[in-house]
Amino acid sequence: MFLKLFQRGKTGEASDLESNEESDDERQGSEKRLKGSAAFSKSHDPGGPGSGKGTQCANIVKHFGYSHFSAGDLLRAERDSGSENGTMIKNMIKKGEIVPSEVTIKLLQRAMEEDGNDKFLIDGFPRNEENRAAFESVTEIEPEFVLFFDCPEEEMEKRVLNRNQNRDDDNIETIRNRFKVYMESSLPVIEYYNSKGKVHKIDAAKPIDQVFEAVKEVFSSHEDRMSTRNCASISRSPICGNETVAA
Ligand SMILES: Nc1ncnc2c1ncn2[C@@H]1O[C@H](COP(=O)(O)OP(=O)(O)OP(=O)(O)O)[C@@H](O)[C@H]1O
Ligand SMILES: Nc1ccn([C@H]2C[C@H](O)[C@@H](COP(=O)(O)O)O2)c(=O)n1
Repeated sequence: MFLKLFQRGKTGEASDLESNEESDDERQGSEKRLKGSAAFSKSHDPGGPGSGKGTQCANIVKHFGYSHFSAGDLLRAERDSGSENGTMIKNMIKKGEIVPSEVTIKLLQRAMEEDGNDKFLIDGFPRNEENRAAFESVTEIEPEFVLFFDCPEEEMEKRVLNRNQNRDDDNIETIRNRFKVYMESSLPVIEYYNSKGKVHKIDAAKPIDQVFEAVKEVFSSHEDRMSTRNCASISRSPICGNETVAA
């Protein structure tokens, strides 16, 4: 999938999830980050499943030309491929538990490497602190920003139960456990990114087109910033707007 723009993330204090704009100065650093993306979209307490991440990622792909990497989709494909991890992945998904990071990260890395696009979204990852720390350590990549899909649990439950995609985790027992896992393990990751000023909260309870309007605003503003930054990088780097740009 991705990759890499060099830049520093904001290291300010956590405030609340609604005020996280970086200043230009804070973005002029040297730490490696993703180029232009990352939808680790998540939802409100005790949100997550069914908040509409996949639906909005499809819109972002079409509208902004990003590549979309869904950790859940990659795991389901690996489960169905007959690989040696297939049974373990099947059991974890069925229970609503989180698959060990090394498995998921390998799948993401492979998908990223096979894809030539330098603008990408990661959907449904990281799901816990282990996912986040391992990914950043292995890839030396941080997301540029994070979408937090805020949606009441009853709405997400209704959406998942009506999803009709024949998923074996779209049942009430697994969904309830996924909400629990989200609260215990995934929400702290959102809080971590929020403390770095990277989180944009989206009201995901609204109709799909209205949610996309809000998503579009976030992406449009980042696209503008990225193009300014990439132009600024031309004089310093022979590679601009592609894989690696040294700021
Ligand atoms: N804003 C919305 N309003 C109503 N229904 C929606 C909305 N967004 C998505 N849906 C529907 O809800 C269901 C779940 O959406 P989607 O698969 O995008 O969620 P998700 O967050 O990716 O879920 P998961 O994490 O379980 O994969 C789908 O049937 C989708 O069509
Ligand atoms: N980082 C991840 C992402 C997903 N999984 C597993 C566990 C989830 O319940 C399932 C479905 O994911 P979704 O389609 O909702 O993103 O896949 C995981 O273990 N680790």
